Amino acid sequence: MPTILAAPPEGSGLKAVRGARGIPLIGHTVQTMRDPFGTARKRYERFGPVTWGWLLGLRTVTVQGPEAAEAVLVNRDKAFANGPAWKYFIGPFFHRGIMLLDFDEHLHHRRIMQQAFTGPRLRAYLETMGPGITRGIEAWRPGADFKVYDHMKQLTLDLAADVFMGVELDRAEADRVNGAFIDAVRAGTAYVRFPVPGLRWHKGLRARKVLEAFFHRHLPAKRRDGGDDLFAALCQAETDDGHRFTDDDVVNHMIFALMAAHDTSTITMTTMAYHLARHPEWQERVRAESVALGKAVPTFEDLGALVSLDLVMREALRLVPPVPALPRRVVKDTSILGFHIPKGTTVVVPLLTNHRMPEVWADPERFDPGRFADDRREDKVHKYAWEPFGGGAHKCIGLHFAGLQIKSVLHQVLLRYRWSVPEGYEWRLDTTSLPSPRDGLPVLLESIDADRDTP
Ligand code: HEM
Repeated sequence: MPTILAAPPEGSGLKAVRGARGIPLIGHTVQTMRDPFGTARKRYERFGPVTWGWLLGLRTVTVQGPEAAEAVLVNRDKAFANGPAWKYFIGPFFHRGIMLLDFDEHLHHRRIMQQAFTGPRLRAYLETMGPGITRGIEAWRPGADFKVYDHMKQLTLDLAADVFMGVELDRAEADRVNGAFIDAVRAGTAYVRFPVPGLRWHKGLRARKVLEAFFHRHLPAKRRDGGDDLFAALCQAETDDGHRFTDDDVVNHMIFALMAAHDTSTITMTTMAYHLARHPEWQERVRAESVALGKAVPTFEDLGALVSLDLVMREALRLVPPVPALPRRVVKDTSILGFHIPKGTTVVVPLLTNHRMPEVWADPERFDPGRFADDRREDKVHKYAWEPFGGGAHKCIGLHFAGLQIKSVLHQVLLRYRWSVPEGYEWRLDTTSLPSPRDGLPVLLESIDADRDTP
């Protein structure tokens, strides 16, 4: 039975948002998590771009399509707040991360944080990263059943230790910090949203404590000694009018930035590896560009020459945007595409399903990096058609860093290894948290040097 979210104010000319309520509080949570694509499609076909339903205990309006996404993300009349919306999912674990701040306070922190992502800083991060990538992938053991996701996750954490923290971690500490990040992120979509030992929420709270203690322990040395890493950059960042972060700010932003950088890049590189395994012609094409570059470790300028790799990265970010949905809380009555949205509602921009809308993309399920090539540019149909990094005031601050890291890693991997999956293999994505392959993406990894050594 369709129901309306709320009657629009009389004489406003606004329309009521329709939707299927489902079971109160639960609604279509389970269907949305298990089959986000099918569920979104049905809703769109039945109710159009702006619909409501219960999701994870909240009355939630889902906005599908680029026009609605733009209205929410650009947020012209400041009706949509990040803090209260994200807090519901990750607040206890990513307390006062910049993404959870709003309006003037957010802008103030963002201005300081921007100092850690300037051109010279990005070049320095890339330079630090090169040898770390070489070390990391040199240690990979070719063979069958090589789990790409697990290895990429390990690699991004190890790189984060160099580039973000600038501290040497022994294996045990690296594993402890890695484990804490995983627990903190997974806690966000727990069904049981209070601490029960052994369940996700409880593990997330414990993880937060581990991370806080870790960063506070290293902070005094970082303030004192500086360095080329993100941690040092946040300690030193200062706006023209002299504003700096407090110790607590630095710790909160480090925990958030590490989380924001770690899983997102892992998912993107894994998605690229998956499609390159299923499409060997693309794997050979991107490898040929890397070989043509003639350098094991690319510089900032070199990465611009990896044109096909860039197309593959964009397509991977379309098919599996690592942040699958962006929630907002409505802080004053407003409207989206002429629909009345009352204060207190949660609004969700579903990047994952928006990126597969047949109204926007030709044959959306198909891996087709050429759709981003200059002669096609399907994404140009609307500024918010391709939105893996979000938009508006909270648009990903690390997007350039992410591109540099992802391409540098893939470049080195392509030069050293070839990988494949059995004919007909299709991964199953776990969409109950950030999307990830249920089986870790097992591939046959072969060393390219071994090919050359074979007479
Ligand atoms: C492929 C990689 C990445 C993807 C897809 C991604 C995606 C996103 C998205 C969608 C948002 C917006 C959230 C919202 O509007 O509610 C965001 C925000 C953010 N991202 Fe990324 N991200 C990536 C990598 C990174 C990296 C490498 C860093 C850090 C070095 C980073 C740091 C941040 C921060 C600090 C924010 C919050 C910005 C703000 O609220 O002002 N991200 N990211």
